[in-house]
Amino acid sequence: MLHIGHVSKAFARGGAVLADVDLTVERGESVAIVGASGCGKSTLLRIIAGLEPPSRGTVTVAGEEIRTPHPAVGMIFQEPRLLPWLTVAENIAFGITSLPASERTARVQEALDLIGLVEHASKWPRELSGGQSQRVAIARALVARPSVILLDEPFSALDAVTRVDLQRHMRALGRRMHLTLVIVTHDLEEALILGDRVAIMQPNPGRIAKIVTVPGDGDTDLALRELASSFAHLNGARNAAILEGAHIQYAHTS
Ligand SMILES: Nc1ncnc2c1ncn2[C@@H]1O[C@H](COP(=O)(O)OP(=O)(O)OP(=O)(O)O)[C@@H](O)[C@H]1O
Repeated sequence: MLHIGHVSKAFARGGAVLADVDLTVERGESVAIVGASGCGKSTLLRIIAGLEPPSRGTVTVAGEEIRTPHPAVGMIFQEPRLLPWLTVAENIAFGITSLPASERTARVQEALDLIGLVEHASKWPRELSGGQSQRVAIARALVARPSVILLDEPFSALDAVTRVDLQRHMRALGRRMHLTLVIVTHDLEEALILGDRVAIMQPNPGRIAKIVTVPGDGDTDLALRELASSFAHLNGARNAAILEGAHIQYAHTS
């Protein structure tokens, strides 16, 4: 479904950020991307979204090259980015205004239903909790019926309970709708919950150093320890705090 073909990126100021990133993600598959701060994760996501051109290489979705933002590719950011002067339903409908009104209404209703927000449809963004706002952002991405959804640290601003709830909800939605997901996260446990595979990046310049397949079932604590160990090996001791954070969070939620 998604092919990142030998993508490199250099900015005029700052030099090479990504070097020869090559990754194929199947339809319905979910890949989490982790790596030290500054290794180019968000830049890679922006290139996949068509928001930034690669210096070399191509990104294709279902065989079609992505050069600019495309309806087949949805994006969810760390902050919900809702328009405060529109209601929940209007925010969700914002990206599909070109559709006939009846189709728009049906799609918004479907998205509200999928994400559990039906009773909040006429509320204003200021009346929502952080978790509800992020649900609206997810609904807004779903309403365009994309085949690929890119998530850039989507749940990192939420409290632990809401975060786990939304991680599980997103995972279930991805499976049910055969969505292809790419999730950038700093949280190794989140990578294991949401990813079928985890791509570990290394910096200077950013590249995929290792891809770990997440065991379907089995010892999640062991999987987390193995992922943390690979991460530490590839990204050095200065990221120990991130690993420790993931362990603490894991102990807290399991
Ligand atoms: N428009 C730009 N112009 C120049 N340099 C940029 C630009 N955008 C990003 N960079 C640089 O590219 C590098 C990678 O940034 P990016 O935000 O992709 O990393 P990241 O892995 O997502 O980091 P973090 O985990 O801290 O969010 C950084 O050194 C950053 O300064």
